[in-house]
Amino acid sequence: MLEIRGVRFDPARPVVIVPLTGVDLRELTDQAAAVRRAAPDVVEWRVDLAERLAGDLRGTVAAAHRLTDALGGIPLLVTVRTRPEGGRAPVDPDGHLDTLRALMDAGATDLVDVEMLQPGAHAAVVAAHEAGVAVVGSHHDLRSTPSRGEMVGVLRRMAGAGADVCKIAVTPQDPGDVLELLGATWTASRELDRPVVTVSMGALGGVSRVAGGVFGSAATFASVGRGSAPGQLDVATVRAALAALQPDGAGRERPGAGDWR
Ligand SMILES: O=C1C[C@@](O)(C(=O)O)C[C@@H](O)[C@@H]1O
Repeated sequence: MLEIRGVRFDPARPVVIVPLTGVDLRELTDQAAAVRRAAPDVVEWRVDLAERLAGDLRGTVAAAHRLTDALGGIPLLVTVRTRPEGGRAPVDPDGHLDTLRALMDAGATDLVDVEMLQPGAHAAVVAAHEAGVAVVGSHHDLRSTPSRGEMVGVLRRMAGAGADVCKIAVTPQDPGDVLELLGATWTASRELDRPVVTVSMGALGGVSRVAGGVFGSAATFASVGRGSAPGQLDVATVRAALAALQPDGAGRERPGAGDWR
């Protein structure tokens, strides 16, 4: 079972991850104070949204240290989301990697998000593991939901490429697509020897953000203030739903949910 500073990626008790979406250090530190009060399990810094730090590697590393202090020990996940995957960063394999590498080398993060289908993914995974940082492999489909088999295949390839957590976020057109995503979650979480995180985005996909753990998703993203993706629910709503749906770690008895390391 993957454990980062005491936080276990266990679908029976999904990890609640809250993104920081500020555009500059001031907004980010204000948001970090509010997020800390909400006490999520992990905080994601969406570096691509910090437009006023763009291109400033030193400032970005300094900001990561400030945020780590402000969060008082809550593990940090750093994400530089590219435009084709729903973020603001241009696809620039070296630039993308430079930012991640600077943050990892400075010991400024516990986890990094690596878009596994982008150029430079392999180098990022190697660099992260050299730096002792866990990799959340990711893929986002902003328009549609691939078939269950295709999504399982994407998650399987992420695991094969060295991601420590395999994450997919897709966009449903109808409730059947949400079922497809939940089905892929159930299949992949039993097959793979590492945590799977899945999201069906938008209003239609909300059920996946609260019930994903039942089907094997080890984490869910929730907002404090401004969210980072369509359909994200606020942290209080997600916590209340998790308490109702998985009161005693429901899902713990799932076959194949054993240790992965
Ligand atoms: O990959 C994800 C999931 C997400 O897109 C969501 O839908 O909640 C939010 C992003 O910030 C994060 O990096």
